[in-house]
Amino acid sequence: MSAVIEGASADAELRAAAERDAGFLRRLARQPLTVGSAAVLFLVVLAVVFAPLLSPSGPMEQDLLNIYALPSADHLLGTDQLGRDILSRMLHGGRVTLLGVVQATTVCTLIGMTLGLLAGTLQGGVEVLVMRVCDVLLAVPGLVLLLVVLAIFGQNETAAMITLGIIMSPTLIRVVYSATVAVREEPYVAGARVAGLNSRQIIMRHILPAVAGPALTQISLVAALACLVEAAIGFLGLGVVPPNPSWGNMVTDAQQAIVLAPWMLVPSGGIIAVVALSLTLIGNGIRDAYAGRASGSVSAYSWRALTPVVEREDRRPAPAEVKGVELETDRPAPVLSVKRLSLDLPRGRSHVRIVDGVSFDVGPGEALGIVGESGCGKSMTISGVLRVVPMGARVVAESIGFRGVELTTLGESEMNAVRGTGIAFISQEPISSLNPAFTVGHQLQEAVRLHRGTGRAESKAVAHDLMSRVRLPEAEVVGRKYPHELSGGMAQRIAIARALAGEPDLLVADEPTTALDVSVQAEILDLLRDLREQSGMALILVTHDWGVVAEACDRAMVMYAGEVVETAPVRDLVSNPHHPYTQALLRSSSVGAEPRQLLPVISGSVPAPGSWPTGCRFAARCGLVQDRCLTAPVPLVPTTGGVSARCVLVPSTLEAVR
Ligand SMILES: Nc1ncnc2c1ncn2[C@@H]1O[C@H](COP(=O)(O)OP(=O)(O)OP(=O)(O)O)[C@@H](O)[C@H]1O
Repeated sequence: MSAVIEGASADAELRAAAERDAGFLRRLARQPLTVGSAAVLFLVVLAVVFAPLLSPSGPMEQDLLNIYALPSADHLLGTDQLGRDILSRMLHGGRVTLLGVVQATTVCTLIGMTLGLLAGTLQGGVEVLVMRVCDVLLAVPGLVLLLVVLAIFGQNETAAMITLGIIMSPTLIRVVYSATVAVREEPYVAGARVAGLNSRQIIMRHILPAVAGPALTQISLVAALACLVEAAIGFLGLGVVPPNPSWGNMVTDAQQAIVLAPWMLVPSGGIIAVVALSLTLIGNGIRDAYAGRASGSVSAYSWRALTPVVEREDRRPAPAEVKGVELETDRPAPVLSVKRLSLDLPRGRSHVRIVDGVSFDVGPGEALGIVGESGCGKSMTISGVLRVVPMGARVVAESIGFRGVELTTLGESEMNAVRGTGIAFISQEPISSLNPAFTVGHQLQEAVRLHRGTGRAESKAVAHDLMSRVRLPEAEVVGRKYPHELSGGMAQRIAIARALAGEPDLLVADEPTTALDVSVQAEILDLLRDLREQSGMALILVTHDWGVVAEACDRAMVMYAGEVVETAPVRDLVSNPHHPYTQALLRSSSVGAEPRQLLPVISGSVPAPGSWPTGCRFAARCGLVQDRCLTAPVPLVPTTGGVSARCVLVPSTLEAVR
């Protein structure tokens, strides 16, 4: 029986692997530079392999009456100092150079892949031994070793290239080892082990596909380097003995005739450059395709390419909205005012909507809670505002106003200035947001220096002050600690202190207490409330937890399937929720529940982006659903006292849709 289960899962795994590979090859094929480089390399290899057929004359055939000739119909690339045809010598010489490249690359690949995988998977003594061997090999001066080998083996190119392969293997071992270590800790690898796969199967199905990308990239760079080193050996006169040609000794010939016939350097130097460059570009292409990028063009690496498409939407409101989607009226000018923010993520060749026309305001010193089940788009709403979104995302908004500045019109550098100083962010995982390589004091001081332009001593004083503001005693001692030495609560305090370094007007906290135990959670909420009262900073708190909303927020916005379904002052929302989803969420939360009371769950699940229904998105899970809920989108309509809801059962909505 287990065999059947394993067979089925192995089939699925093979299919998934095949799809993964197909995706990788498709992305590779969509990179013009990589395809072009591969084509050039293929043609060079083909020409070199068929050198005896393609050469116009023998590589050592001399014509002393026609020396140093420029390119002509008889000699397409001219002749050298003995009147030998340069093209013929290049084709034959390429056999030596490319054979050397293959030898060095093969040796390096065999050693690098085998030892890297063994060290990464077997761990223990093998891991230590392999890493120490790497250290030793890296310490050996490669050029000296090559010269010794050439001296011992009488200018034997094969021995030299095998040695080169060994010298270059530690880098590949380390690349493969690091990729293996990263993947061996993944839960799915543990799952495969539990499912009964042996080490060989785990390596073949899970680890090898994960390390293939970085390894192939490194291997192509090794090949490029091998080409250059082989040429250098030939140039130094330590490789193939003249008059036999190699690309390296052809460069020597050209260098000796540099005054009489400068042209000679072009074909011999050019072919080496073309082959090395092609191999490097192929390596870059593999790296890009492996990372999921389709284009190998330079823009794929630039910071601009990470900038999402941000569009300002000009639209006339739909008739139902004319009756009022404006959420609040009699409040002071908001710090942040978001109008009809939508966010689309790429899926295949198109985009899928994740956040759909979300509008909200946050006033000075106000705390807004964004609540909803997992996958409703809470975090993506924040990502859209901050413009820190996955690659290829598209943000569309009628307006995102922050302190009177329209963020949709800002360029990336201006937006950088807003992030951190105007709007600060803290995440659920404070430790992972801190760099493990630096002390927390250093990181805090760096943030102070960056945002306030202060000198070393002043930054330190400000950092200590910030630590005392977030109630971290003994700033000097804590500042010397590394992130992993802190408890979750301390790390979150450091993250908050770092966020405060830019003296922001708005702090956005995405599930800031989820990873903390209950007493620390209460302390952090207490701290956030105090900081808000002291500085007048506004707060947006993304959370699943009504307890957190009740404790720390003035108003709450409930999201469902990418849209806002209700927004209201927290007290009103908790005591008198209008939307059936808010009611169900509150019923299923422990806020206000009796001890030992069994909490009801909301049956069903949130519809996935891309399959939202036309009418009310909560209809399929709503106990009060009616026919009219299903036919058309339901607008978000204000009732009274700053409450807005998106449900046909709310009287004002009923009026609006009538
Ligand atoms: N990087 C991503 N690539 C593709 N889809 C994503 C990505 N991040 C989020 N999504 C999808 O976007 C939708 C909204 O996600 P989001 O993280 O905003 O939800 P959330 O309400 O904050 O949930 P949670 O509380 O679990 O974080 C989900 O369906 C999620 O699967």
